[in-house]
Amino acid sequence: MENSKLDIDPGEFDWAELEADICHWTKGYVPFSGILVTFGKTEKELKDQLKLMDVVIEVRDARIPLATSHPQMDLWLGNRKRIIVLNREDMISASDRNAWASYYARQGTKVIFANGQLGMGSLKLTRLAKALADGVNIKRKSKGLLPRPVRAGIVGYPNVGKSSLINRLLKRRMCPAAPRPGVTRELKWVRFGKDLELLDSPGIIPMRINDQSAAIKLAICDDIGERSYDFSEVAAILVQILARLPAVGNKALYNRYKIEADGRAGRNFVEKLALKLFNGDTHQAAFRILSDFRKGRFGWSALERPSN
Ligand SMILES: Nc1nc2c(ncn2[C@@H]2O[C@H](COP(=O)(O)OP(=O)(O)OP(=O)(O)O)[C@@H](O)[C@H]2O)c(=O)[nH]1
Repeated sequence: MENSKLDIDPGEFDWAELEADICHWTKGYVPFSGILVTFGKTEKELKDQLKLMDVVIEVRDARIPLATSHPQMDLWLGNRKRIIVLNREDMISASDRNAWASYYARQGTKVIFANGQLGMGSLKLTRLAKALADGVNIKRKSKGLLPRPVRAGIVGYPNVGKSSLINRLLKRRMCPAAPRPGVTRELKWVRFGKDLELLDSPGIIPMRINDQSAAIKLAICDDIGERSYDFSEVAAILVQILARLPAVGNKALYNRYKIEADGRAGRNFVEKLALKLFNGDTHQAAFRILSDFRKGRFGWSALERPSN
């Protein structure tokens, strides 16, 4: 199961309905206020960084491409060219990948799947950035302006793999890649190919303040700091999501923990696991479930699919 790329075809599974349920489960649930305020402060910083870029490489977590996107990003981008990178492609199934690839193809959006740890996708990304950069200089020429190195920059939510991708693109260790969110901070410009410059410090997209469903998914995927949320609450919702996912379901939960899940009582499930394995400590039980998901113990699966 651990290394499962065996796709159970989700068939007619209604992802929009699951999303509506996640919104319902998380309604009125405010476990993240501290971290939201902290991330909110970076909006001005992000806008200032975007002003420097011609080509914006927006990194998202392939398991949650919607929760790791910001509704105002289009507005902040203005006329800049954008490439979307769905990073952590190793953590989703082939059918998740196909679903997202065709969704973005239908929209005419340029998207690249990448693995920041192994460097997969970075060659393709470099080529695409160069192609878009050429476009920028063709436009400058038509306006009677001289060509100049085109500036590219990487932006994304905390911990989605921005630094890892920068390191891969520059083929050296330029800035720290760490498993903890919020590590990257300084600003540097680095030559990146003949006519390109890459901003070495990624822009951090501020979190969506009011979207609890997105916040829960970020916590599940370890994209926000562990100290900022209640493990038991987040793991309870994860259990409910996993029980519903076509590629996981009650059976995989039962096989792993020998506890029945009914798809609605996540909290109950966490408590049962706590009694069974951790002397009633729900925090430890919750941590076990979250880390099992993050390590692919239920098989690799996205938590979001496009609804059309
Ligand atoms: N499995 C997997 N892990 C990845 C991938 N890309 C990055 N990681 C890991 O994810 C963690 C975060 O990566 P970073 O590159 O530091 O992320 P970041 O977006 O720069 O993080 P901040 O500096 O906190 O904003 C590290 O432990 C990386 O090794 C990937 O494609 N697959």
